[in-house]
Amino acid sequence: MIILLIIVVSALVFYLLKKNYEYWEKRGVPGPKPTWFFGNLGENFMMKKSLMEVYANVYHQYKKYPFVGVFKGVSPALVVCEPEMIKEITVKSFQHFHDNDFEVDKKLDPILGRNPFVLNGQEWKTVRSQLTPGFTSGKMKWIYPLLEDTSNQLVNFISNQPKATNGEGFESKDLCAKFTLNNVANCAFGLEAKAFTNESTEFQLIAKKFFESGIIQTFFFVLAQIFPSLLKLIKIKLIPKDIEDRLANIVTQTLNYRKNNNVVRNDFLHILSQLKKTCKEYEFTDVDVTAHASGFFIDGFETSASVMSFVLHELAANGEAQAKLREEIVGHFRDNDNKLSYEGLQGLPYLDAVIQETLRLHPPLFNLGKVCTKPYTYVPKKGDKISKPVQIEKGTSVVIPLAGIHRDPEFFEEPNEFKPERFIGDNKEKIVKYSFLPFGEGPRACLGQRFGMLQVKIGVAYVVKNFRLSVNGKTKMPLEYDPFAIITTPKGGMWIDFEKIE
Ligand code: HEM
Repeated sequence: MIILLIIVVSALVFYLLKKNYEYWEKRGVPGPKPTWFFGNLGENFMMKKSLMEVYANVYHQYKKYPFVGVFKGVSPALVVCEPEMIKEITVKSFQHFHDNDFEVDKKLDPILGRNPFVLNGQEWKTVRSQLTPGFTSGKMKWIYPLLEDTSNQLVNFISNQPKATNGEGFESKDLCAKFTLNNVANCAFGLEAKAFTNESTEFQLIAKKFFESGIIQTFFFVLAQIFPSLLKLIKIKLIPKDIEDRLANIVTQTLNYRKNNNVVRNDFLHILSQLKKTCKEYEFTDVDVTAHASGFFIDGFETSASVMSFVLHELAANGEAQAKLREEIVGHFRDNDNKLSYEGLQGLPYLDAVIQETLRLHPPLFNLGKVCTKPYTYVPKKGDKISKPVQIEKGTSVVIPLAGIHRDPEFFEEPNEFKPERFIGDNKEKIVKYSFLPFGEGPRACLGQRFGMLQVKIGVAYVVKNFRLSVNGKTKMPLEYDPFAIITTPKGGMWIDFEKIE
């Protein structure tokens, strides 16, 4: 009897899976053959390939099509290939693809659950417009002296680190994370993280714990990619309670201090505390203040550290580009009373190009995940590789494989080479729209782009002015990416030797 039951259940599962995996074929959408249960993500689940590589491979194989059908485990998903289709999804038909494909339970994760990145619908719109004033160019100008101060600390730190200068090498991401930790603590909370000292501050502890809990987060992130429905059932808390309590304490203590001492600081925390009085749409509570101040920390710290660490690595590996950049920066300091102002920093084209080229090669978010929020019909164009209209159903995941598109030789000649000149003058104008989007595009593009670029630019400028960089032998070249990392991470790190320029 039991054997019969097993046979019947297996046959049913077999039948349902087979039907499920015919989903895209029936709709006339091409795509790679899925494997059972894992769909097209088996290699990632087995830790053989990163999600970056998996989707980049799909992209390169099917890039002649506007999009291609894949399966995240058993769930159908679309991988978008054509820049025109990326525009359609992120801008023109934004109302049909409004939300990011990342669900967080707000009750379980009150801090992460309030982050604009995970908010949906009207709630996202309201919060996005509340936070936008914190990122205007006026605000960036106000923040700039704080970043100058941290940049000087960075130079002093490297100069006094025997490891950095004696040939042992200093790991680039570790170094840059100290820099960005100080910046976000100062700009969002008005506090010192003291990341360049041996003092153990609350921020250092939070950053450390955040990375430790990252292992668990990563596991559930991978699980969420392959079995999204399963994760909705299990409900996992992504930020540990201890970290949330510490962040809430910092915010409460800082706000109390400011109130009791009549301190008004024109920073992100001030904007948030004002929202408590002015928000009309809903009750803006202390939890909201903590969540958004912490959001600045969560979103701004690791992404920027990642970009800056890859920039330093690419410069260390490409001596000519490094020398050219140094010439630009040193020349600017020389011509401007040994100063680099906010406006001056915006006027350094080669610095900008070096960072853009690094973002092309190593975007921290290597795939963008969107979800269809309103049914959408794709109507083929003349000469289209898709032959009939395709109905994209509400709830379908949509993946934009940034890393794949950024290394397409059709858009970027010799795509694996580091060539900042692509982002200068006429060359920059020739870049096909929507083939380069490290910060996303459209209404949901990165809110912190200005701040992220600003801190990376100033940090790199100060380092390159003061040190000659070379790749330390501990770096595994060519770089390989960690298959399980949520944001682009090289295996074994990027080790750099610094030689002080007197
Ligand atoms: C230089 C480093 C950074 C890179 C490369 C980066 C990249 C991105 C990308 C690709 C997205 C998704 C866009 C999309 O879905 O279309 C995003 C969203 C976001 N980023 Fe960044 N980011 C960086 C730094 C920052 C910083 C410094 C902050 C804040 C302090 C920040 C805050 C956000 C927020 C709030 C969102 C969600 C926007 C929304 O859904 O409305 N990011 N970022």
